[in-house]
Amino acid sequence: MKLLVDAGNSRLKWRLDDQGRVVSKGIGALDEPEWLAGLGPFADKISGVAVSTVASEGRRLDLASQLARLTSAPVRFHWAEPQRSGLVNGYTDCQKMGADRWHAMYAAWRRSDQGVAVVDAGSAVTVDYVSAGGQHLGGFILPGLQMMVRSLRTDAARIGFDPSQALDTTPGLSTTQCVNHGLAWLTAAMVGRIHDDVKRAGLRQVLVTGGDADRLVGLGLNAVVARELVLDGLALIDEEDQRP
Ligand SMILES: Nc1ncnc2c1ncn2[C@@H]1O[C@H](COP(=O)(O)OP(=O)(O)O)[C@@H](O)[C@H]1O
Ligand SMILES: CC(C)(COP(=O)(O)O)[C@@H](O)C(=O)NCCC(=O)O
Ligand SMILES: [K+]
Repeated sequence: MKLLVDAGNSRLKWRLDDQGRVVSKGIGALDEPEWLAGLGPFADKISGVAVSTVASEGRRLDLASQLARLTSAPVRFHWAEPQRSGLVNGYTDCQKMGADRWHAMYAAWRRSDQGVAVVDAGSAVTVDYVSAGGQHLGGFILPGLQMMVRSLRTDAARIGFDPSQALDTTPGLSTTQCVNHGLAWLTAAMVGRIHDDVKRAGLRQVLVTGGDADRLVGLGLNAVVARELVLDGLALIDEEDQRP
């Protein structure tokens, strides 16, 4: 049984796979070891752990020690790579790319032989374009929803508002409306830009993942929601690397 871990800046997603079958899964927080409780019953069946993380080095080491308390199985951290099975990273310095982006892109590339856009709406939003030939054409990094809400709350003295998940993009008539509608309006504009890029580059599909995936779809993103895209790519890569 293999434990797959996607440790992002906000949340940790885990999944237990056994020969291609999902045995169990969960979401937790890296700083709160409670997430490990759900794994207790399976601990002695874990034969290996594969991790994709964008957390700081300090938090990565904390994660490594949490995992060492759970299991003595080997823990493998996977990072962005220059290329794999026909997918070519467009970064000149691949080590600088977030592991989650590479793993999501790899899963997308393996499930489609056509050009694809990968959107990860997490703490930050990332957008990456991959051509039909597997060339990573580049991407974008933007602040995510909670990050934008936080910055408005902390960096402006007189913006008092109640954040809501409203998808209303009409002009607001109160501070709360102006903020919430503004964030929806901004996201809808981003969705329009993604559609333009996808058309221009001749990509055939958009895959969206991350905690705010449904919000993007709600704001018009024409995409297939793939909730575990990072874990899917991580699983494929770890499997390939373990093959003799
Ligand atoms: N239950 C939840 N807890 C925290 N964030 C959530 C939750 N549901 C949706 N979200 C949204 O998901 C985003 C974080 O997405 P996630 O994919 O978990 O991020 P990361 O991979 O960076 O940890 C937040 O910006 C938030 O708006
Ligand atoms: C852009 C990210 C912060 C997104 O992470 P997330 O929101 O999923 O936690 C992460 O992929 C990252 O730290 N990237 C490093 C910089 C780069 O990809 O170029
Ligand atoms: K992200």
